[in-house]
Amino acid sequence: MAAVHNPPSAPILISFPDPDALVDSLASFIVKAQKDSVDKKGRFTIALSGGSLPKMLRGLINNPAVKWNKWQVYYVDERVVPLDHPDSNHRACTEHLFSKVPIPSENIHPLDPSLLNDLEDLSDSYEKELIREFAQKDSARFPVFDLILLGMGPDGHTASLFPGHELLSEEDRWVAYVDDSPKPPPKRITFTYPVINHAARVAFVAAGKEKADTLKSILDDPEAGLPSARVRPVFPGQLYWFVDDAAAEKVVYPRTPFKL
Ligand SMILES: O=C1O[C@H](COP(=O)(O)O)[C@@H](O)[C@H](O)[C@H]1O
Repeated sequence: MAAVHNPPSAPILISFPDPDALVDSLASFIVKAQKDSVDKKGRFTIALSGGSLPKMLRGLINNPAVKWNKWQVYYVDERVVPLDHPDSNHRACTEHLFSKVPIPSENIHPLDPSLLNDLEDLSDSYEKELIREFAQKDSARFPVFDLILLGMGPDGHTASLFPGHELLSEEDRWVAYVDDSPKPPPKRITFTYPVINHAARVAFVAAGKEKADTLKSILDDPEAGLPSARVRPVFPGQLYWFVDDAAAEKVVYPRTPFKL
């Protein structure tokens, strides 16, 4: 009998009146994902984006429900710059979150700063970090993050997967590099779709009216194929959109009330 493949679940769109309301619910959502994972396997694997996301994680600061010593934090994408450079996603996450919470530094996995001059070695070494966390890489196996948090650029990019780029069709590598990012800086490493789409939960976070047209395209016209619309976690993974009403103002796709 032929194997039955369940189709991806429909994305869940949750819209909040303003970014502060979004921040609190996002923190509750992350804590719930953490609890489910820690109860099951004693560990919580999460991947973070840069851009506007790190600031939106402020609801985790001084939150007694967060078990920081259980977190293993990776970066969905990283700009190829020193770790203390203003463009670094690791620096942004450190400034907005990690410097304010008791997370052990060994639980955070930035890129290897000694490899900044060799993009291929850099992305291979980050892929090896994932292999260490999630076991051997083989053609049948992909890492399953407990939670991946994504942003969406006004051009529809997510991670460092940009419209029209050849990496949109990458099916094998877990981590890849770009040296021609249309958004500076040009050199970056990024998770590929096989990693993003095998997570247990993926949540986009997007706020502001400058994202309204793009969000409409992604949710109401996914066939247009913007990079963020290609995020469709395989069953039983679930995709969430945490947005504010300004970003969602043009979207017809149905909203779901927030509940844990
Ligand atoms: O360059 C990047 O952009 C995206 C989106 O950023 P945002 O500021 O529009 O939220 C971000 O998710 C990614 O990590 C980053 O490298």
